[in-house]
Amino acid sequence: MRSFTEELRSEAEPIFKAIFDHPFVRGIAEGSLRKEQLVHYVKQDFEYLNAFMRIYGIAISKCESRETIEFFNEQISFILHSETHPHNNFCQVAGVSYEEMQGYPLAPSASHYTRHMLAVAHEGTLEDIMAALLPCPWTYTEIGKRLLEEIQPDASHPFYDWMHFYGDMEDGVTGQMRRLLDGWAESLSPARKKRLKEHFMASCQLEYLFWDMAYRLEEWPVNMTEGEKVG
Ligand SMILES: Cc1ncc(C[n+]2csc(CCO)c2C)c(N)n1
Repeated sequence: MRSFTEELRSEAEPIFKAIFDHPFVRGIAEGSLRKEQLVHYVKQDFEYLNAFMRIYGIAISKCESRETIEFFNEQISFILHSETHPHNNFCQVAGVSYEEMQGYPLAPSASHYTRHMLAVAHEGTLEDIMAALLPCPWTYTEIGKRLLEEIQPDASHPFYDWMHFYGDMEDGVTGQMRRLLDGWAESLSPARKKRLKEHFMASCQLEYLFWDMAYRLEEWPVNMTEGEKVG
């Protein structure tokens, strides 16, 4: 029988495909992204990852075993100390310093995505949270793997480090999250599983929108002076 997360992945196939074909992801493959697009992505992703760590913190507050606390704790360290590498890759190509990219307000789609995960985290249980977080590592590790297979980049490719960072993760965080979620899902009712699926699909759609936001340099519709900005 198919596991719960295999079922999720299969239903999300059209969204994964749209992400692989998105012009920002194709721009990583072709090394053709413009400086402003890389800058917008890093500014937004820096704040996205801050929100992600806070959500892991909320998840820790709902854990009943030390193993799951340890997992979330390791993932916070991973974001703090390792997930800076792909950002640095984008900054180097854009010719900007990473420090300058930090502290910006979230654009509409990034705001939507982080608030979706935060709402699920505050209102839901550990399994709700895991369903909403899983598309994040799952889409990135698949993008990385596909790009490595397709491009077989050498070290002169501008996004060599980015592709290897996500493409070499193998089973890693995605596998660990899937095993936890599949274990918990075994004792859930069909109605609860349906709810988890909704969280998962919303996050997949929002992954697509995040790439689109970066590609189109999405901003709030009315330009405001510093201090009045939302996000
Ligand atoms: C919009 C967006 N989605 C996914 C990732 C990738 N990512 C973020 S956290 C994490 C795992 C940490 O446990 C991974 C793989 C990103 N950087 N930005």
